[in-house]
Amino acid sequence: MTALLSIARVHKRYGDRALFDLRDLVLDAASAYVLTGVNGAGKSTLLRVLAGLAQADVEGARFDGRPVLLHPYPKALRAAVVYVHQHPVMFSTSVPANIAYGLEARGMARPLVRERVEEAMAWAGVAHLRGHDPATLSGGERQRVALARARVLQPRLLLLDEPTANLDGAAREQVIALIPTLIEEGASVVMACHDRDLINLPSVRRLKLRNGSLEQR
Ligand SMILES: Nc1ncnc2c1ncn2[C@@H]1O[C@H](COP(=O)(O)OP(=O)(O)OP(=O)(O)O)[C@@H](O)[C@H]1O
Repeated sequence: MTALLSIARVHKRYGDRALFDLRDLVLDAASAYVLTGVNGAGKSTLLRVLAGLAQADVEGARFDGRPVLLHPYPKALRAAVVYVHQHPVMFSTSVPANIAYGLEARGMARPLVRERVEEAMAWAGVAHLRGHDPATLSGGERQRVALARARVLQPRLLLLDEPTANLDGAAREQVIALIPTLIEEGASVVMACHDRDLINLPSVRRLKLRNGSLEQR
């Protein structure tokens, strides 16, 4: 296995409270992980540190074999790492515009953006929502639009923060059904979650935050 992201040490504290101090965190290329741990263990914080959205003391980080800093967060990581929030925020434009946003920000040509967005909406099963006001989407619809918005960016590392939290029934199953295709497409995926069905997906490895340390299985 080739390491996509490796960190010799990542230490996070809030004020004088140490949240975690992790050694030898290695995320392999094209591999999927669930990140578990009790409420407050620091799962979201760790994902946010990896995404450059929160600061921590980081020693010896390498991405694709090259040394990197996580603060300031480098362009190469910004292009390669996508974080999906537990409660994704939607711009009040339209569903396709939300999915297109990151591609347009990267300067992709309009026809190609349109093509990618159509394909992503079909993948996520949200094409029928194209005319809906994003503010009116249900939790499950919103999560699927957020996954489509992340997937069009073709991330090397996708960080999903409790993608099925607060979902049940069909909405939860529809989100779970999308995850294996993301993994098969070759991205590395880390999902913070408590959801047994995600934890038990085939070929998903386990990372557990416990008492400020990481157990890898
Ligand atoms: N900005 C912040 N300032 C101070 N403390 C924070 C901040 N963000 C998170 N925390 C604290 O850090 C701890 C870890 O929070 P985090 O959200 O990372 O945990 P989690 O494992 O994702 O929990 P959950 O399973 O409930 O989502 C919690 O005690 C939380 O209150």
